[in-house]
Amino acid sequence: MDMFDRLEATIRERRDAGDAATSYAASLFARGRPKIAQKLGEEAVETVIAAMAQPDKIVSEAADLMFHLIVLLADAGLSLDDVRAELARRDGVSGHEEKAARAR
Ligand SMILES: N=c1c2ncn([C@@H]3O[C@H](COP(=O)(O)OP(=O)(O)OP(=O)(O)O)[C@@H](O)[C@H]3O)c2ncn1[C@@H]1O[C@H](COP(=O)(O)O)[C@@H](O)[C@H]1O
Repeated sequence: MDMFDRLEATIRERRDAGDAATSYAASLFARGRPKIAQKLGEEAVETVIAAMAQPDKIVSEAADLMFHLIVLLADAGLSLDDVRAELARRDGVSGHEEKAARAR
């Protein structure tokens, strides 16, 4: 199990049986999808700001972003495997090609 899978397992445990008083992930689930989505957006913006102005913070902001993305997926009943499957479906298809096919 890699780090992402272990983190996802922990997040799902917090979703199903976590205590919002002691777990940040459980507190996000308790506050609901709008709050989770808001936090994900904030972390995305913080990652962009780091990319533009503080490159030494990109990794730490990216980790915050990934954490909140996995929380959002778990809240929606989805998983990293769903994202892996979508990326596998796209594997080898150029982004330019895929976009052109949409217009046909
Ligand atoms: N990877 C993370 C992780 N990354 C970021 N964060 C938290 O995300 C929050 C983001 O910080 P902010 O300042 O933006 O948020 P905030 O001001 O506290 O919240 P708001 O008042 O804005 O809602 C911080 O509290 C971070 O500690 C994380 N919290 C938990 N994990 C992992 O999740 C596991 C379970 O955590 P708990 O649910 O807290 O037990 C941990 O063992 C870690 O492995």
